[in-house]
Amino acid sequence: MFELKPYMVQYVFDTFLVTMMGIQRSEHKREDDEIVYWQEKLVKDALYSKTIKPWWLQLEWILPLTENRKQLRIARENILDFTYNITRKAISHTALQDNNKISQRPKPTFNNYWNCVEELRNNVTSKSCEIQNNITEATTFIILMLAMHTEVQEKLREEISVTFNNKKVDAQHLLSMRYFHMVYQETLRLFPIVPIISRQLIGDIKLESCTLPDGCYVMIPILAIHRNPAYWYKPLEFIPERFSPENSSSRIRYTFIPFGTGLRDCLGKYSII
Ligand code: HEM
Repeated sequence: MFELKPYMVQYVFDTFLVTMMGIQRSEHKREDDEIVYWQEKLVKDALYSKTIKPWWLQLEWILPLTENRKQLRIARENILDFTYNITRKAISHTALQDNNKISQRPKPTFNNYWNCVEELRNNVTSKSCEIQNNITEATTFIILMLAMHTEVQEKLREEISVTFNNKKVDAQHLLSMRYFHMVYQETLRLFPIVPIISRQLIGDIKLESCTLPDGCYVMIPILAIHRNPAYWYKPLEFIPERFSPENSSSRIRYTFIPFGTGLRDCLGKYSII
């Protein structure tokens, strides 16, 4: 069996380095491979820690004694050091290109992150790993869908050649790719990368059959909503056309929520491509 994911992990990491940090992968090859390994470790732990681990491994005083926790600490330190180093490098690259005009420029966003790095230590490393993991999963599912639906692949290939026609890839052209957006949304409908989100109530909610009390947790089953036949025609089939503008206008609100919804929805939802 051919494993696609390891290739996608590397690809997304490369893209992350170039687009967020302005660093080419070749500059860091060996170090990069190690970081990808540590990132995977952190993501797996974040996903499985609260749900699958036996209760005694969830006790705060036992955790630091376990081998896994030691490994996670090393993972966090390594990822943070790596980010810190390439951030410094990215900033000095820009400064050099700017011929000492650095004081006239607005501060790079990463300067802020860099200054309060201690405070953000745990959050930043695990968040950045989760984000890269989400993009890797989404990209992997898109490639899988394209491999299984060659007619869709052909249409997308056509759109790519018409859009770019050997021109430079930029945000403006990417945003104009309507069919790609349909493929992308249909993939996230069938395979929402975050299949369940939750909210804690800050007041009672009266439903027809019962009242949900203040303080309780409500699970929102994104995967089940996305595949519910009450809202979706042939829900298990891959049909990108259901996301065309004309077919989207009649869609019921909140039946497609791959990025969550409300005040705490995904911050990156507009930045994915
Ligand atoms: C296909 C890729 C992605 C998917 C499917 C995804 C999905 C999600 C979901 C479902 C949530 C929870 C929302 C909720 O509870 O309502 C979330 C939160 C978040 N996402 Fe994403 N995400 C993706 C990529 C990204 C990217 C690229 C970024 C940053 C550039 C990002 C940053 C965040 C942040 C910061 C939060 C937490 C927001 C908060 O708690 O207020 N995500 N994401």
